[in-house]
Amino acid sequence: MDLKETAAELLGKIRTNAPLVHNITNFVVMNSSANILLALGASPVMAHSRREVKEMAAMAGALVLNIGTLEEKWIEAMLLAAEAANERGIPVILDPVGAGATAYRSKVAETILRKTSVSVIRGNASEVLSLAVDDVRTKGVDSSLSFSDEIVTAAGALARKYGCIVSISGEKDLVADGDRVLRVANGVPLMTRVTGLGCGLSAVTGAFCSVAGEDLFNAVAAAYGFYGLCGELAHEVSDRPGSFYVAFVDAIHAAGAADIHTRLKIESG
Ligand SMILES: Nc1ncnc2c1ncn2[C@@H]1O[C@H](COP(=O)(O)OP(=O)(O)OP(=O)(O)O)[C@@H](O)[C@H]1O
Ligand SMILES: Cc1ncsc1CCO
Ligand SMILES: [Mg+2]
Repeated sequence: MDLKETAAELLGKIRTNAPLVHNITNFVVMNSSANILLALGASPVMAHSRREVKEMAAMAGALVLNIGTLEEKWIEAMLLAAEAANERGIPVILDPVGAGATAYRSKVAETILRKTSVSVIRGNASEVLSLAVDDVRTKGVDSSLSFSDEIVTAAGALARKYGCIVSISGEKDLVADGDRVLRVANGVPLMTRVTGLGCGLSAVTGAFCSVAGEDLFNAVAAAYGFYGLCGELAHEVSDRPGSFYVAFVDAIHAAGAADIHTRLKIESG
């Protein structure tokens, strides 16, 4: 099946099944990620108490871990939730927000990767490179790097190291599994002018993975492509960040198979 068909099929499954996506995420994006998941057709829940995360993760279709505003207790909660998800084969998405900016963030991201089985790392180029290579510094939570051969090599190495898919957002997104590489050319630069659209993509990646069965690699690429084309649709309505965000959520809700067939831009290599 080609990727457009796969993407349309996965989107249809999300809208039919409304999979539960359990997020342990940062304070900045809890509301926007929940709205993006609802607009998509998934069922979001944000839950981070150590007293309930195992139970919640166990009934979810996907678990999304985001280290954007870390707290000690949350790290324990993330490890507990991932353990419950791993026991049941539920995909775990890790957004290593700000990895490389502080030693604490880098260490926590690595601890999660070492102690649990993460299915997909979803970050920007600086974050992913900092996890793959020593001595890379990230500036805050935004990427200060663009794509280069170094990043493609680093993504593949990281994917092999943790046996996971590594995906990097940017002008052309990259999806790597240590063997294959896909590039997704959808999206508009204005997406970087609204806080948390990367985190929203991590949540949407969780939704696509929750209905994908075994083929997470193509599901991740489909999530990126769909998300980016919704950015393009929103940009046709607005070119200012505030109203763009509203148009983007509307596009996530309204876009369908026809938009995927005309707009999805995914290439291999
Ligand atoms: N220069 C660009 N051109 C087109 N699309 C882009 C560009 N940069 C990022 N995007 C798109 O914006 C979305 C968010 O990616 P971004 O790299 O900004 O995430 P992020 O840095 O993790 O964001 P945040 O941490 O603020 O949530 C992705 O869908 C990506 O494809
Ligand atoms: C701005 C910001 N700071 C910590 S998390 C976050 C949301 C985007 O990643
Ligand atoms: Mg981010």
